[in-house]
Amino acid sequence: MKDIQTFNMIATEGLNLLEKDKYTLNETKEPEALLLRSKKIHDMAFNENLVSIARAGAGVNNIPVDRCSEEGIVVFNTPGANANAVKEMVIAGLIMAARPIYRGINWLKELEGDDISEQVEAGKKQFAGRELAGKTLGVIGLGAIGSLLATDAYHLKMDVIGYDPYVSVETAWNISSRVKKAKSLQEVLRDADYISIHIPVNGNTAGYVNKEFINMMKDGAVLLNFARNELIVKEDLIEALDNGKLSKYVTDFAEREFFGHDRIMMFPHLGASTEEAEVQCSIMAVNTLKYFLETGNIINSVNFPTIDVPLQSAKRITIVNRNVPNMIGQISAILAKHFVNIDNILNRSRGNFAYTVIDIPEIESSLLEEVINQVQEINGVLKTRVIERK
Ligand SMILES: NC(=O)c1ccc[n+]([C@@H]2O[C@H](COP(=O)([O-])OP(=O)(O)OC[C@H]3O[C@@H](n4cnc5c(N)ncnc54)[C@H](O)[C@@H]3O)[C@@H](O)[C@H]2O)c1
Ligand SMILES: O=C(O)[C@H](O)COP(=O)(O)O
Repeated sequence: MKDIQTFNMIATEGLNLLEKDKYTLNETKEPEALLLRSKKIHDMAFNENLVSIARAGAGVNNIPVDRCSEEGIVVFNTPGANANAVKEMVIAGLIMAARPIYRGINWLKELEGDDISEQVEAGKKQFAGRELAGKTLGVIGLGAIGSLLATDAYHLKMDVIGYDPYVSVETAWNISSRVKKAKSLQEVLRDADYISIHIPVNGNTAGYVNKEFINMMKDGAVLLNFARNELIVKEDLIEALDNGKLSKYVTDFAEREFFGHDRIMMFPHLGASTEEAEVQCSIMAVNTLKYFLETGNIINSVNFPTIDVPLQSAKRITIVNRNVPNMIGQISAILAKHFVNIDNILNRSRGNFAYTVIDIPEIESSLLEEVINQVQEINGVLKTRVIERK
């Protein structure tokens, strides 16, 4: 039995994929995997048994990914599974920034008397807006969300310019050829009436939207942030809204300092909160976890390389190790010393870390234990597992 500890609301459609004779949920203090959404776990100590963490969603800034790598824990996310939901919210944000619908609705609620239609017709002039068609949208980050947004905004008759120096070939193919590709940040900021940011927050991007960034934006532009609040230098943003450099800030991330600011529209982190996205994220996260726990194969990891090899031998040894010379030599020497035949061996690295999969025939359990103990003693080996073919 493998125990998985869950946090946040994970849709049952995914959880139901965990067979009751193989998995338990939240039953031990030493789970093999964590399954979560936005729960912050930076301060959590991880038990020795923990081999993986799956984020049912995109952003992994709530997980101490570097520490996980050091402890040999593979972290997964669910690329693209909630992208459409976020894209739809951004379009709502664009429309709400252009048309004062929300103010109009609130005004309407206050009206008294029976002559509502007369009052509406007399008062509606204060809520006239502008159209999105013909305006320029700049999209920063053309990944799962940004690429969908860029293409749909084009169909809203906006001129769209995108910026992503690291765009993957896969997403690049999905972006309409009508979306102009900017060569620099300055190029995307200079002419856009609306800027929407869709990049992950990490050591390189925290504080990405600062005074310098804002100064490159067109006067009176609108900034939309459905990515993360840590991307923004709040003081610089508030100053730009106060002095009219920016006309509005629309965000999915509430901040105490933003309350009461009439140029800021905040949503309570609802981007991924649709039935469809929650189900898709849950199913993808559970399937990814199961695949890893049952075969040792890694897909959709944010800290370890992809490895996807069919498990055809009786046993598989998986090794999380540092990416240093002679690791394979040392591991195979231990197997050779014990006359254990290797059916298949694969090692892939990603940055400072690597993952090794070794398929072997059936051997006595005492011999296997001896081999594993010796492999674990190699300097740089962080975690080992033995998986049996079912
Ligand atoms: N509001 C929500 O509920 C919600 C939901 C999903 C994702 N998000 C946030 O949105 C982010 C993006 O999600 P996604 O699914 O599109 O991720 P993604 O990984 O598919 O796309 C991110 C893109 O950003 C690009 N990028 C990275 N650094 C960049 C930089 N400095 N300049 C320009 N481009 C850069 C990458 O090349 C990639 O194409 C997530 O990391 C998460 O923080 C929020
Ligand atoms: O990064 C994400 O996927 C989003 O921020 C969604 O977060 P949630 O799963 O807590 O709604």
